[in-house]
Amino acid sequence: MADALLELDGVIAGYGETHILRNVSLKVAKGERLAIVGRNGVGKTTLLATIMGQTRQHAGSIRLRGIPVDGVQAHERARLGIGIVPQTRDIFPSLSVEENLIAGMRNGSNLNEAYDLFPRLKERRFNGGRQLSGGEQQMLSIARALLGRPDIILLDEPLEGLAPVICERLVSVFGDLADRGHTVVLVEQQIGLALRFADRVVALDQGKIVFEETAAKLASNRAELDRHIGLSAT
Ligand SMILES: Nc1ncnc2c1ncn2[C@@H]1O[C@H](COP(=O)(O)OP(=O)(O)OP(=O)(O)O)[C@@H](O)[C@H]1O
Repeated sequence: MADALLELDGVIAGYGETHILRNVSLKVAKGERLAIVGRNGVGKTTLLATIMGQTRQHAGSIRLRGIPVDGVQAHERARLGIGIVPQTRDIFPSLSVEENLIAGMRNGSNLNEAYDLFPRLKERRFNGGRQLSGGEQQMLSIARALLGRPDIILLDEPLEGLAPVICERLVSVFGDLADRGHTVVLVEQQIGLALRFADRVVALDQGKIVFEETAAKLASNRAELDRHIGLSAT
């Protein structure tokens, strides 16, 4: 891959002295749609958190546009162009939709970018964060991250617990984001949704990358992915 936007090389990382990621090497190209799959507890969240600078990195290197970011604090990585939508949905429940969005604005972004992407948020702009449905909260969390104008956006199981119709809508938004030049890394347990979105799928097991393949090849052979990670190919 000639023009990797993000590159991990031999990364060992975890919490305190504990090693969760074990020698992870991964390249993500500019504009790529990458899905990360794997069973519960294999280290998917830890991988995203490590890219964001939120874990302890014991070894290896992480480069953004070829420049090492090891040791760079999370808020500085955000400024450099890495955005994350954590599994916990990063919104302020006591603030309105619009106030949440304003808190995420940076680099000349404006509210209409969020409202164009999610018209539902415009309809609900004066509602408090805690009054939103799960799907609306997820839209708000994603929109907030996008208003930080990230080059690469890390999405941690954003579809978890959402109605199928909302999942489909969000998957289509993720595709639109990639079409507009964002690099999108999606952690997703539902293989069917991951394959619909991704160019490439990476499977983790026990903190290691155990499998890597293009989505086009996997679509005709999902059983192979299943064998590696033991997830049902739904
Ligand atoms: N803050 C933390 N401190 C210590 N250990 C942690 C912390 N967060 C996660 N772990 C441990 O790291 C391992 C990997 O967890 P992680 O959340 O990265 O997995 P995951 O693949 O994202 O799982 P899930 O699909 O359930 O979210 C687990 O053993 C977990 O207990």
